[in-house]
Amino acid sequence: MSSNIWISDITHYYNKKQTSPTLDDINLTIPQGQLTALIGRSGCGKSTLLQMIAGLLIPTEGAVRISGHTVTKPSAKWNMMFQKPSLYPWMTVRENAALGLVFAGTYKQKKERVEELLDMVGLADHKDKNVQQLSGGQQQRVALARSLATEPDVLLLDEPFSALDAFTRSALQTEVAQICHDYGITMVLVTHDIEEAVAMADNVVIMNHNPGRIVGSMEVPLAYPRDRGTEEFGELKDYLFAEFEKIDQAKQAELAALEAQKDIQQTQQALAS
Ligand SMILES: Nc1ncnc2c1ncn2[C@@H]1O[C@H](COP(=O)(O)OP(=O)(O)OP(=O)(O)O)[C@@H](O)[C@H]1O
Repeated sequence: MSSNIWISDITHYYNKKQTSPTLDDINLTIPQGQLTALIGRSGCGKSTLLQMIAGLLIPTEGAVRISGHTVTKPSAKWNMMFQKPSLYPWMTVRENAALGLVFAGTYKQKKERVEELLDMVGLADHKDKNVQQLSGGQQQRVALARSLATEPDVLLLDEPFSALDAFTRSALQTEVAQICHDYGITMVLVTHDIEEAVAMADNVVIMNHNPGRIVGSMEVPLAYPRDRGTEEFGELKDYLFAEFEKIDQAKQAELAALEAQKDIQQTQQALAS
């Protein structure tokens, strides 16, 4: 079963000394069976929000609900994929891909699924190899197979392709977006990469930093698999880039004005003392 994700009124402080929150009043509905990308500058809180959806972090205020249930802890129903595939180096490809099922105690019943997934992600000839014998892209494919083996409702992707070469990255982007729609898995992708967002997402959410807020969004009404060479693709990418720059410039101006105000106050205090 697939799942809607509701993010309601989330505000988060990592510690009490913070003057402004890491996340401020985040409200977002992530539609089931679609891929939603979160983009924004480094430090705007994208990974923080993803960890909250995964149940790895509880917000100071507000809540995440998946299929109507408030997320309070991690679950096998929502898996996460990171930039580094975090595989066990002493195990084979098959053993690594099976891990989620082994932990769930269902590997015996679902053995075939691991074989099918490894075939699907192009590792049919590598199943008995030690994962250290694989390239970075192949290792990420093992992590993908492992994430899908437990048949999650939700897959959370934290810059999973950023360490890969351009060719492998592009191939995996296309495959994962296809898997999202073929299997009806709700996916949330954190990325810095505007092309990746347009290549993969049904919806792109733009976040701003200091404090982390949602400041824009865009639908990507292109069919899958997406052809990056089309005029429409280029236009959407340019539009998103322009939106991103506009928001960023406004933020820089706001921060500069705050700094100037602080300087004026300090000067006034110095003159008064
Ligand atoms: N465990 C933590 N304790 C304290 N502060 C944290 C912690 N994790 C993240 N932060 C701070 O919260 C802010 C948001 O971090 P987060 O990693 O969510 O941003 P991000 O948008 O994912 O950044 P990047 O794109 O660089 O990965 C940053 O200022 C970061 O330093």
